[in-house]
Amino acid sequence: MRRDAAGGSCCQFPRVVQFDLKATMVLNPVISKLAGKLVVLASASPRRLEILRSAGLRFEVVPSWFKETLDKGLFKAPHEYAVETAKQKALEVARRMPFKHLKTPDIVIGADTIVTVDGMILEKPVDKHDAYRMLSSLSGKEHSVFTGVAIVLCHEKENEEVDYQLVDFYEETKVKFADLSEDMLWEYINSGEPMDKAGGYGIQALGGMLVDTSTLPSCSDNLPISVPTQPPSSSQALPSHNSSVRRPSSPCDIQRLHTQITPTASPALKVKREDSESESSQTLVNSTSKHTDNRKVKLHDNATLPSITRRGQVTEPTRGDLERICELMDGFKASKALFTASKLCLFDLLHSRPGLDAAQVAQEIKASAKGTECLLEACVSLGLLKSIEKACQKPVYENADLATDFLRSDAPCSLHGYLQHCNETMWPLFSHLESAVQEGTSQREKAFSKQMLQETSSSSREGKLRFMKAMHNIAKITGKTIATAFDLSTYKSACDLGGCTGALAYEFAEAHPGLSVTVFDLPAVVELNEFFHPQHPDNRVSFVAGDFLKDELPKADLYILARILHDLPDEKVHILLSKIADACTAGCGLLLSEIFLDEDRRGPSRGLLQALSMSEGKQRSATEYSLLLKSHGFITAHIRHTDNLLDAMLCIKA
Ligand SMILES: C[S@@+](CC[C@H](N)C(=O)[O-])C[C@H]1O[C@@H](n2cnc3c(N)ncnc32)[C@H](O)[C@@H]1O
Repeated sequence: MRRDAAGGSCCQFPRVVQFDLKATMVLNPVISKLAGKLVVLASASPRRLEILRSAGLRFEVVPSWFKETLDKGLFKAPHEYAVETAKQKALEVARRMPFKHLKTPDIVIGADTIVTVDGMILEKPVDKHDAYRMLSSLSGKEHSVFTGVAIVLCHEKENEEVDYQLVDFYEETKVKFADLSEDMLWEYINSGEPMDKAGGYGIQALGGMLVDTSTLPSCSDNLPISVPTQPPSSSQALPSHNSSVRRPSSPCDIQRLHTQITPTASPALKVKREDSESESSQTLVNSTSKHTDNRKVKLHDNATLPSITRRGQVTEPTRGDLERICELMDGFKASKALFTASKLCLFDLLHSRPGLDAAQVAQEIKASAKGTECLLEACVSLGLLKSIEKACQKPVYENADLATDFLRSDAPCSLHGYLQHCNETMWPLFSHLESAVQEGTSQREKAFSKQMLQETSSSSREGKLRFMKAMHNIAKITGKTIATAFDLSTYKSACDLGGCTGALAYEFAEAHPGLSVTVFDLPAVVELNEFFHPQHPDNRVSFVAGDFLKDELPKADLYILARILHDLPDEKVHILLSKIADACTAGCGLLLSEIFLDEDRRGPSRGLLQALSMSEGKQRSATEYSLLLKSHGFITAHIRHTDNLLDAMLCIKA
C-alpha cells in the first residue's frame, strides 16, 4: 500500500505525509519480519499508537506502570534520562505480562519524551501554574524535544525463563517558540491540552500555534522509532528476573533489530537493509531541516485532494489513506474475481498449459473472449497471474507464484476448496450483511433458497463435501504450526473433537511419534473421510462417529478443539466443555485452536470479519478463552499467537 508513496521525496508532502513516509519506509522491511510476533506498546499515548499503526505495525497496548521518578541528577545528558525512563517502562511491561497476561511478548516498545531548555528537563506539568512556568520559560526560545525509545526483545527459554535483550536510542528535535503573550499562554493553558504533555505542549495539536512557524521543523513527530540520529546512548542488556543477560555488541538501530529478529537474514533482506539505511540518512536531513511545507498532496498534476476534517483539524488525506480506502471499497470486486477465476479452474489450466493467450483461455474455460480478457487482466493486477508480452504478439498468461502455491486445486497448500466455500456460502451470507447487523441474527434463510439451503446444509452430500474441502484446506495449511506449537511428549492418546477430514490429526501424528489420534465427528462427516486420506495414511489415526454434545467422548489424555468453540452458542460451549472436563483426569490436556482476538478487540480483522457472519457463536481473545476454560477446571499453560491463520492454547486439567 505504501510502496508508491515511499518512492517520493519527503519534502514534497505535508508533515503528516512526511511522517507516514518516514516511519513506513524504515519500518516496512521490519514489519514483515514481525508477522506472528507479539509486539507490545508500553504506552497509552494516542499519538504513539497512531504513529505505529500508520506505519502498519500490528501490536497490543499494555500501558506501563513504571512511575517517571528517576533522579534526573544522575544523568549526564537529558537524553540519557529519557532513554532510561523508556527502558524502565518497557521492562516493567515485559516482566509483568507473563504473570498478569499469561503470555510472554516477543517485543515491547517503550518511549519517553522530555523537553529541555537552559539545561532544565521539563516533563508533564502537575497543574496550570506549573504549565505556565514551563511555557513561559520556553517563550521566544529554541529548545530541544528528546524522545527516548527502548525496544525489549524477549526470548523465552526452554525452562520458561525469559531473556531480555535491549535496543535503545533517541531523537532530538529543535523547536523555537514565538514570543508568547500572557493572553495566548493562558488561552492555551485553559484549553487543557498542556496537562498530559512533556514541556506542557503538543506540537501536533493546538500547541502548534505557539511555535515560531518560520522555524518549524519539517517533521514534528519526533519519532525515533524510525531511525536513531545520534550514536546510541547505551545499548546494554539489563538484568532479567533470572539474571540471564546478553549485551548487543554494535550500535543500536533498526537495522540491528532486523538482525536480532531474523538471525539468518536472506540476501533479499540485506538489500532492504541497505535501502532503509540510505532512507535513514534522508530522514535525518528531513527531521532537522527547518521549514514548513503546506503544499497539497497531488495525485495527478491537476487533481488536488479536497481537505477533510480529522479530529477537529483540517488536514489533507495522504496518498496512503486514499489507496487504503480504495482497496477497501474495491475489496469485494477483487474477492469475486478470485472466486470466479478459481471456480473456472483458470489456475489449474495455466498450471498445466502456461503461456496461453486470452482467446485460447476463453476457449478452454468456455467463456466469452471479452470477459476472459478482463478477468485475466484483473488477475494480473492482483498479482495472481503474470502476463508476458512478446513483440507484435498478444500477451500470454501464466500463474504467479501465489497461484501456483495456493490456487491450483492439487497444490499441497491449495485453497481451492475454501474459495468455493467462500463463493457459494459466505458470499450470499455477506450480501445480507445489512440485515445481519440490523437483526443480529444469521441470514441463512434469506441468503439461500430452500433448495440451496438443502444443498449447502449438512444434509446434502455435495454441500457436506464442499464444506469438508474448505475445512481440509485450512487445516492442511495451519496444521503443522498447531501440531508443533507445544511440547506434547507426555501425551499418548489424543482425540480431535470435530476433527472433520482428519487433516489436523495426521499432522499431530506426524509431529508426535508417540501419539495416537482419534478423530471424532458427526456420522455424516466420518463416512466421507476416505476422500481426504493422505497417500500413506498413518495407522495411528482412527475415526469414530458421534455427536460431541450427546455421546460419550472417546477416552484420551489430550483433547483437541480446533475451530469449534467460536461457532457454538454459549449453552453448547458449556455442554461440550463439561463433557470434556468429565472425561479428563487431572493432568489431561486440552488444546484449543482458534483465531485469538487482540485483547483490545481491535484485530485481527480476519476474526472480527468472521464474527459478522452472525453464526450462533462468538469470537474471543486468548484471555477470554482462558477464563472460559478455567471455569471448567482447565488451567492455561501456554498460549501461541501464530502468523498461520489460527492461534493455539494448551490447558491442563487441574
Ligand atoms: C469448523 S469445522 C472444524 C474442523 C476441524 N476441527 C478443523 O479445524 O479443521 C467444525 C467441525 O465440527 C463438526 N461438528 C459440529 N458439530 C458436531 C457435533 N455435535 N459432534 C461432532 N462433531 C461436530 C463438524 O462436522 C465439522 O467437521
